[in-house]
Amino acid sequence: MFGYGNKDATLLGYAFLLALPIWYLTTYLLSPLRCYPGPFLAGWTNLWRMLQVRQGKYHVVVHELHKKYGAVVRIGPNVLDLDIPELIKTIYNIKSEYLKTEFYHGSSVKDNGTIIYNVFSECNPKSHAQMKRPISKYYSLTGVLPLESHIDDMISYLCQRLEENFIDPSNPTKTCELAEWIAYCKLKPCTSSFPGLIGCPDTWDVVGNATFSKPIGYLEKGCDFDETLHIANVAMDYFSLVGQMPILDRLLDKNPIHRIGPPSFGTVANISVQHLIDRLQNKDTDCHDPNKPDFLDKFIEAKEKFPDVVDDTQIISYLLLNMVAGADTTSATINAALYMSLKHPQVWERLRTEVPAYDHTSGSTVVSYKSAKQFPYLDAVVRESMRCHPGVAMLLERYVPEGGLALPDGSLVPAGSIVGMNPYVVGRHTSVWGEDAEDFRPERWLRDETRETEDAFQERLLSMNKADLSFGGGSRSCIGKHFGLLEVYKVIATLVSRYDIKLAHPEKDWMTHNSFFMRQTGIEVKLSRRR
Ligand code: HEM
Repeated sequence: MFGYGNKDATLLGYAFLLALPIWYLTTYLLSPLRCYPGPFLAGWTNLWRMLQVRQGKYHVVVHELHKKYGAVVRIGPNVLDLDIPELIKTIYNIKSEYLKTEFYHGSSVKDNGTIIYNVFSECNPKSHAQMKRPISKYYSLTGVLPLESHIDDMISYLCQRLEENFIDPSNPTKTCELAEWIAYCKLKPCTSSFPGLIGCPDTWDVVGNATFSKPIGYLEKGCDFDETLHIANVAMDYFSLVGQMPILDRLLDKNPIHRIGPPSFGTVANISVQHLIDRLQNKDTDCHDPNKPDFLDKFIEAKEKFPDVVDDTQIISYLLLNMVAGADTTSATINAALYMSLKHPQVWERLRTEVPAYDHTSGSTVVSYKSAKQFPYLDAVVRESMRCHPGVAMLLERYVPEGGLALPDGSLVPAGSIVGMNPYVVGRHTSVWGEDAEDFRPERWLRDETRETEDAFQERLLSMNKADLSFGGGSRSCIGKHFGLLEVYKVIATLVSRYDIKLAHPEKDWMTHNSFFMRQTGIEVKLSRRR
């Protein structure tokens, strides 16, 4: 009897092994996306995409593929990467017709067997709108401006720490790894017990201060003291990787029997839970001033106004998202703007001419947002940096709805296929940005008064704005755009006004790693006070 059983199992095994390639071959041959060009392996399996993401250079690879194959590249059996700016308003529209894919589910957490989606990961448009409505107004420009003093406290402290460490007499010639202090960085754990990594003291502390009226403490400690940044990075690596094959997330993180891994955003979640408990029990009066409201105050207000939608779990989800989505994207932007300007000395010089030197009698260390926004060249530098080095540089994937998607070449991508664009790739589209699209040239955002009429400039600006995906688009565009930019403009204006900054090794390039959010390291500079 056992003999027959073994034989049956063996036969079944052979049948499976035979069926698998037949199934693969049939799906490959019958796929309606077969007519689109792309790497051979990508047509067969999403493992190709995973491999590229793992290397951290996914955006560069895909950009090269577009140069080779044109506007449409098949990067997965059911996935097309498009470089067609005129389709942005179709795919990323406010009617939510093109739904987010399961790629985004990887950023959800599982609690007591239930998967809890957040504003970023929820794909159902109705649930998403319901979740977002109670907090939308707190992220508008008028909603975030009252948070400016929270940001000021941290930028002021950043300046103090930079001066103590790199400018004051005991350390006049010390090299500063700028990315380590300001933007995405290689902040080491205090114990140095593991190499590498991780996070960005300024932007994490800024977002912490604006969210709970308390920085997490990275600027003060100068290291990843609780390893939160390291874990958050591993979690981001995981998210970007398994998102290419979402079934893996079901097996690893959301496994119904036993969670296998990886480290989740648990420590960031714990920080959020603790702050909520302290606030509700009035235990954070040492740092929280009711006259200086923060995001947590607003979320508690949202709970009172929308009790059907917002409970304590939802508040934790809002808090967590602020930390996870708000810190690294902002640091990547600040980093890119500073590095690209320093790499192009004429750009740095023009910024210095525009932003006056810090006035010691002004009484304020930090440039106000109102003043920073009045510097047109600074604005051009920020926009150009986001075009060339967007904080998010991966495919913003969406499902094609009923009726399909008509492409400019006359073909129809069928419903159910995955399509999308990558801000890094679209940001280099020559028909919008010109033949010098690969160059960093902030002047493209300004009117060329010798050769361009105001009307012609406005037309060009409109076309650039329409093709700008650096904050996504439509109903799923970035909720934190105003908050992020508030910090970006203020940090850059303040640093330019206070310091002379030079690259320590102008010939050396920075290093970047794409994990959905862009990470940069290797921006070593010499700092001195600006005279
Ligand atoms: C300069 C800084 C930032 C950049 C470059 C950036 C970029 C982006 C991009 C490209 C998306 C769209 C992603 C997609 O469609 O797949 C997005 C969405 C999002 N961002 Fe940001 N972001 C920044 C700052 C922030 C901040 C400060 C917060 C929170 C405080 C935030 C929270 C979010 C959330 C919640 C979403 C999902 C929105 C939705 O699906 O409805 N972001 N961001």
